[in-house]
Amino acid sequence: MKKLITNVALYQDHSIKEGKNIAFTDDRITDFPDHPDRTAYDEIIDGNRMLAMPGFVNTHNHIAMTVFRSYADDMQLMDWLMQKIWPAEAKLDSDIVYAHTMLGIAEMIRCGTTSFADMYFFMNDVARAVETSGIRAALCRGVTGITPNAQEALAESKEFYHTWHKKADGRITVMLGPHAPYTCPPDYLRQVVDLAHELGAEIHIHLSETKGEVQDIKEQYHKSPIALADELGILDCGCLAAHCVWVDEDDLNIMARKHVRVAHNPGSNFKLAGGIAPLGEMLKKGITVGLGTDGASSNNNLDIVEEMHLAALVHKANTLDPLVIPAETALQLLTEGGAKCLGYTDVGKLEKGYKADITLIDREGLHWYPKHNTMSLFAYSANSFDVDTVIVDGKTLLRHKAFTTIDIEKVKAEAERTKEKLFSQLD
Ligand SMILES: N[C@@H](CCSC[C@H]1O[C@@H](n2cnc3c(=O)[nH]cnc32)[C@H](O)[C@@H]1O)C(=O)O
Ligand SMILES: [Zn+2]
Repeated sequence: MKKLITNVALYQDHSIKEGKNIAFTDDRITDFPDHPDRTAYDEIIDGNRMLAMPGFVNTHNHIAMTVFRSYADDMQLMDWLMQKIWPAEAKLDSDIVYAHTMLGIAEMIRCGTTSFADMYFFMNDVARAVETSGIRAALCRGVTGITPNAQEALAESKEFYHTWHKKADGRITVMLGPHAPYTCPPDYLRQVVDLAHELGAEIHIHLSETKGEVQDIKEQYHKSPIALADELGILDCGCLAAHCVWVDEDDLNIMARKHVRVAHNPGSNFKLAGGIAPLGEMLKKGITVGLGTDGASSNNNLDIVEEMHLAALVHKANTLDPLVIPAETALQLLTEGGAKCLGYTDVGKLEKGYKADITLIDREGLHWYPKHNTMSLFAYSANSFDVDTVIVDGKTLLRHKAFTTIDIEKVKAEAERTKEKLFSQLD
């Protein structure tokens, strides 16, 4: 299928160009023709009044945690996990996870997201939801070394890799997901590293999320979580590290040297009172960073445009430097930075040969006037409700805010049904 988006404002090469056309054949961008022959295309998508951005990337999620949205708020991370979330997660099943993954995927698509990284369990159900919805994802089975299912979870990870890596037309990639150094003792992390080498898989892990975690790990192992992960070989596998809030100069140097990619989750870090990650310092050192929502239970939505907005503002207040994250950097984090975090080499930019993962944003809202500077308008004034059209792998998943692959009323009903099933066991 040959498709053409016409007369659109195009974000490319660090600037926004008005009146452009984007041509793509099947899943890839082919051209930006100035005078396209409209008869040569199977479908024309009118881009008038729209901004075309590379699809947004959500680099850290536990997607089925939508089921716990507003269930356990206003708690410290460790209390939240140990008292509320982990006991409730013990009652999850494949039906609940599938339904709430679909809910999360729908919410993400509605917010302009074209790919996401997920760490959870019942991953075959997550992968099925990715496959049917048409979104792109880097998935991992989250594993912990302190639970009775530790070895079984590793075996499942391996099987999951063999079943789903590069499947769903290549939209699914599989990573390994050791949860964190405080739930995965060194011997267990070594096993994960061995498996990563055996499979050629990359690693997604939580590192240095809270001050308490860093203190505990330093007391136990006499080094920071980053230094510990480095010593155990985690950072040599290609590593996506969520949070990295409490990292010092030495940690940052290790992260830069080992090409650690950081999932920055400002909403989750604020809500769980984790702190503010040194994003400006990371970027100065050349560390790759993308944005993430984390699970809907610690955010409490999956709106990646809101995360961009938070990231663009908070570091200015925190460093008293209005230049620390300029508008263009915010856009980069949302798109190219995120795509690199997920290990993609042909996603994250609107360029010839890149995947046709495209988000069109309506620029007609009142908050888009007057039109001084489109990049600033997007970074500081826009919200996810402006997202009009979402294209992944060349296929339209959302058009004029309506889903094409998802029956949204059914998704809501299924979410409600399975939530009742879960919580009737917990109450
Ligand atoms: N060991 C579990 C699976 C772990 S999946 C990943 C885990 O990360 C948890 N999680 C969600 N958000 C955060 C966070 O911000 N920090 C640490 N853990 C989180 C989530 O609740 C889930 O338990 C099992 O096999 O049963
Ligand atoms: Zn997380």
